[in-house]
Amino acid sequence: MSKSFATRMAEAVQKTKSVTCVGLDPRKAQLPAPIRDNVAADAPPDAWAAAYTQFCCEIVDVVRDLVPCVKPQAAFFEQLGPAGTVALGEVIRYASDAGLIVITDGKRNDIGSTATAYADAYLGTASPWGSDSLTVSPYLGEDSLEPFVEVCDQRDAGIFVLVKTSNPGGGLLQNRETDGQTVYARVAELVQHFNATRLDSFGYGPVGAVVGATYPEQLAEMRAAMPGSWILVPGFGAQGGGAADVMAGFDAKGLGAIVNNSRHIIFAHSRPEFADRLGDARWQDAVRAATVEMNEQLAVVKD
Ligand SMILES: O=C(O)c1cc(=O)[nH]c(=O)n1[C@@H]1O[C@H](COP(=O)(O)O)[C@@H](O)[C@H]1O
Repeated sequence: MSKSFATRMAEAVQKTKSVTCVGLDPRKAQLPAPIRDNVAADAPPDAWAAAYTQFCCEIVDVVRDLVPCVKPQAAFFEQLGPAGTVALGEVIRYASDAGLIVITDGKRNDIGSTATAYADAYLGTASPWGSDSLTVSPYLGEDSLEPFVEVCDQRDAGIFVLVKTSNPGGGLLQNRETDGQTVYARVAELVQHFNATRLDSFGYGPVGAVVGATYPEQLAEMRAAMPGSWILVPGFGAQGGGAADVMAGFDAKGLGAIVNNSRHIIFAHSRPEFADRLGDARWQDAVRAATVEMNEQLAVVKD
C-alpha cells in the first residue's frame, strides 16, 4: 500500500460515485434458498462456513463496481468457530482482491500491549485477516488507541472508533456528561487529535469514527467536531435510518462519510419490494437492485 487509507477511501468514493458500504453479516436462517438448501440444518460448522464464503464472495462479485467498500462483521464468522474464522479471512482476501476497501467490523481493543496484537492481526497485510481498516472501541482510553494509530501509520491502514453508536442503549454511557461535555464528544476530540497531524490532501486522516444513522442531530454535531475524520454511519435501512438522516455526515464534496447497510442489501431478496419480482432464485439481482437504490438515495458525490 502506498496511499493512505483516507486517500484510498476518498478516491474509491469518487470513482464509484457511491458512499454505500455493503455490510457482510451472513446469518444461516436468512441465506437465500439456493445457498441455504445445500446445507443441512445440523450440518457441521465447516459446511456453513463454506456457505458463508460463497454467499459473501457472490455479493462482492455483484457490488464490486457499485460501491467503494464492504464491511464483514467478524461475529457472524466467529460464531462458526475455527472454520468461520478461516471463512472470514477468505472473504476479506476475496473482497480486497476485487478492489474493494475492506473494513473488518470486530470492535476490538484492550490494554495497549494487547491492542498492538489486535492491530497486527487485522490491519495491513501480515495476517489472514489483514484488512484496510478495523472498528475499534475507545473504552480503554487513549493509550489503547495509540498502538492502532501506529500500525495505521506503518501500514497505511485505518480504524473506525466507536463514538456514538446506533443502538438505543448506547446513550447510557456515551451521552453521560462530565465537565460539561458528553462522553461521545470527548471521544470525538480524541479522534480529531489523532488526525490533526495526519491529514491527507482531501483533509482526512486514518482515524475514522462510527456515528449511527439513528442519531442525525449528533451526526451533524460530530461532523463539525471531527472535520478530519471519515465517519462510518451504520443503522441505515433495517435499523430505521434513511437518506435524510445521514446527509449531515458529508462534506461539501460529498466525501467524509460512508453509510453501511447490511441486512437490507444482503438479504434484499426477502424485502417486500424485491421478494415477488426477484425472490430467492434471483437473490443476486436483489442485492444489486438494493445497492443501486441506496446509491440513488445517497447521490451526494460531486465531480
Ligand atoms: O461498527 C459498526 O459497524 C456498527 C456500529 C453501530 O453503532 N451500529 C451498528 O449497527 N454497527 C454494525 O453495522 C451493521 C448494521 O447492520 P444492519 O442493521 O443489518 O444494516 C452490523 O454489522 C452492526 O454490528
